[in-house]
Parts: sequence; C-alpha cells; structure tokens
Amino acid sequence: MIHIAVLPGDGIGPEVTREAVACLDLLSAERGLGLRFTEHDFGGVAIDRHGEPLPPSTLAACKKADAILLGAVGGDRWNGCAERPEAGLLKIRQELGLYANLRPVEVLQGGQWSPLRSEVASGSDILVVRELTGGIYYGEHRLGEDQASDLCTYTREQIERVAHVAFRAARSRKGKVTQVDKANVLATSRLWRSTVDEIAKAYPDVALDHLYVDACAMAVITEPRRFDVILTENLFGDILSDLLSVIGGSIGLLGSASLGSGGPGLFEPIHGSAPQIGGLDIANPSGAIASAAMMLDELSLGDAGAVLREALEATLLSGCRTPDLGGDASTSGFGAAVRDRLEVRSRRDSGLRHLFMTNRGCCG
Ligand SMILES: NC(=O)C1=CN([C@@H]2O[C@H](COP(=O)(O)OP(=O)(O)OC[C@H]3O[C@@H](n4cnc5c(N)ncnc54)[C@H](O)[C@@H]3O)[C@@H](O)[C@H]2O)C=CC1
Ligand SMILES: CC(C)CC(=O)C(=O)O
Ligand SMILES: [Mg+2]
Repeated sequence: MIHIAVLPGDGIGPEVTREAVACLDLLSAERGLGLRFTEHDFGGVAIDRHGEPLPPSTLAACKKADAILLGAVGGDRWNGCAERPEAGLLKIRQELGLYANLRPVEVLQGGQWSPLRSEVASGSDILVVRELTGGIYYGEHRLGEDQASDLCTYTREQIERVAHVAFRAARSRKGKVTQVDKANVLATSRLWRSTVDEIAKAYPDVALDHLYVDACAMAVITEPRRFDVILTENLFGDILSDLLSVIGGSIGLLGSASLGSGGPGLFEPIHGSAPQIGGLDIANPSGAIASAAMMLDELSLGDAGAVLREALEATLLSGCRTPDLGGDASTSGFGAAVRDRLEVRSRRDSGLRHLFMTNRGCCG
C-alpha cells in the first residue's frame, strides 16, 4: 500500500487536485499500484478550521505518507491573519527538508500555444532546479512603520546539496547547467558562484555557465532553447519559473516536485490558488496532473508516470483545452478526457496481453 497525503488547499487548489487524484485512482485500479489517499486541511482552509495554516495533524500525516500531493494555498481573505496560508507552505517545505524544487518546462509540439514565435519556442526543454528551504523567504522579516527588511542568508552546505541535484539531473539530460544569480551585487550570490564552481569539478562531463538573473530573464524568452538545467536560489527560481511558464502557453501546464533527502516528496503545480477563477470549473488541471506523474516517477512505479504524461499530452494535442489555452473545456471535463485516454490505453494493453496469451496458448 502506498499512502498519499492530499492537501487540496484554497481557490482552484481543490478543483485541480481532484482531477489529479481521479487520474491516479484510475491508474492505481488498472495497474494494481495500491495507492491510498487521505485528505488534510492546509492553507487558508486550515486557518478557518484550526486557526493555523499547517495544523499538527496535517504535518504528522504528511510525515507518515509516502508522498504528498498539494493544490495551492492563499487568498486575500487571509491577508490580515497572524500567519498567512503561504507561511504554512514555507513551513511544510522546511519541516520535511524539501530543499530541491524541480520545475520542468517543456513546449509541446510546435509551441502553438506560446505567445513567442514558434521558431523561438518549439523544442524548448528546460529544468529549473530551485533551492527551496533557504534564502530570503526564510530570513528574518522586520516590518516597521517607516522601514522594513528581509534577510537573505545562504550557507555553503545549502548550496552544495541542491547543486548536486542539478548536476545529476543535467547528466541525464543535455549535460548543461546554467547557474543564475546576482553576483555583481549580492554576497550570497558570490558564495553561490564559488560553491557551484567547486561542485562542478566532480562533474567534468557537465558544462557549467553563470548568468545574472536580469540577463537570464531576457534570455529565457529570446532564446529558451539555449538552456538545459537552470540552477538558482529560492526567490529567483520562483520568479523565473513563472516567467518560463509563458513559453509553453500557460502557467496552468507546469508541475513540480519538491524533494529532500529520503523523506516523502511533495508534488504541486507551480501556480497559486488563482482566487479570481476559484469555483468556476475553468482552471487548467494539467499542472496538477503533471505533478502527479512526477510523483509516480519518484515512487518508482514503472512506466505509470510516463503513461499519465502521455495521456495528458495527447488530450492537450487533441484540442481539449481549458480557457487559459484558448479552449472551452472545463476543469472537470478536461480531467475526464485524460481519464478516457487512460482507459483506452488500458483496454488496448489488456487486448494485447490477451492476444499474446492466446497466441502463446496456440503455439504451445
Ligand atoms: N504554491 C502555492 O500554493 C502558491 C500560492 N500562491 C498564492 O496564490 C494566490 C494567488 O496568487 P497569484 O499571484 O494570483 O498567482 P496565481 O498563480 O494563482 O495566478 C496567476 C495568474 O495565472 C492564472 N492561473 C494560475 N493557475 C491557473 C490554472 N491552473 N489555470 C488557469 N489559469 C491559472 C490566474 O488566473 C492568474 O491570472 C496568492 O495568495 C499567492 O500567495 C502563489 C504561488 C504559489
Ligand atoms: C507562495 C510562495 C510561498 C511560494 C511560491 O510562489 C511558489 O513556490 O511558487
Ligand atoms: Mg511562485
């Protein structure tokens, strides 16, 4: 039995997560994967019900789970709270030691939904490796009447461990890491550069270059195909990955995996809770489904992740698309279309199995 803790969260979180869980449930039944799901309050909804965004019962369930599937949290409704929903997100990442956030950006066939010219966008295939439990999000925040400050700190060890993740990932891809920082101004960025240069010596087969984050923001739009793995700190990775989502056509397409050393991974779309479209059944659940596929990969469940990704891509390419991609499919309709494809595939596979068994029977 594989236990999945599901944290739907706020806004569109529950809608997109529902579709991802339904896909996983179907795959699990068809392939005997033994996935079991339990839902837990997290984010704004947890503030309403428990007075805090990450209740101890939710954290305990996540620690015991084999993997965590998360929707999104946040909304203006909780702006005045002592602890906002987003604080729960930072806390769960830290509590579970999820220091590496992997955000793949791929442009499907020809890049027809991209606002960029297709000759610029098509063929782009980038993996953002974002440091997730350090930097300015976790430094001391001081808010005074006329002055405020946020402290950005990184240790060599924090940089080293996420750099290894990026270099290992590059080895199974095109063999290139671009480390992104602001080393012309920031001390933390200089530590990033020297540390990553040191780590690179252990990976002579991987090419390394460095780019300032402002120049990188331009280059990912003008020549996205030049990138393979982008390694960067927490804040820059957060911003650059939303920017990169534009290349594929919508932020609703991208999933992510947050991993640490050995405990359960956390899988979530890169987008937020999009409160203005929450409850309208128009959000794109692709990012949540792509995250579920990454979860299946991480749980080493054979080709289940690849099968789910194929069904997702085939559905998108068939013309079934939500309004963010110019279509008129609903969230639930899109999810059902992905599941239809999974069922067709399953019938085809079992037909092939049957044929194979029959033939074997015939031929002795
Ligand atoms: N991991 C998380 O839980 C995250 C939470 N947030 C929170 O979410 C709330 C809203 O933040 P925003 O800055 O508006 O970012 P957002 O990512 O929720 O939305 C940005 C834009 O993208 C659209 N969008 C996002 N996901 C979509 C989807 N699946 N399908 C179609 N359109 C989609 C939204 O309608 C909006 O126009 C805030 O409270 C923020 O703090 C933001 C980012 C990540
Ligand atoms: C809501 C923030 C805490 C994080 C964020 O925007 C993200 O992880 O993409
Ligand atoms: Mg973000």
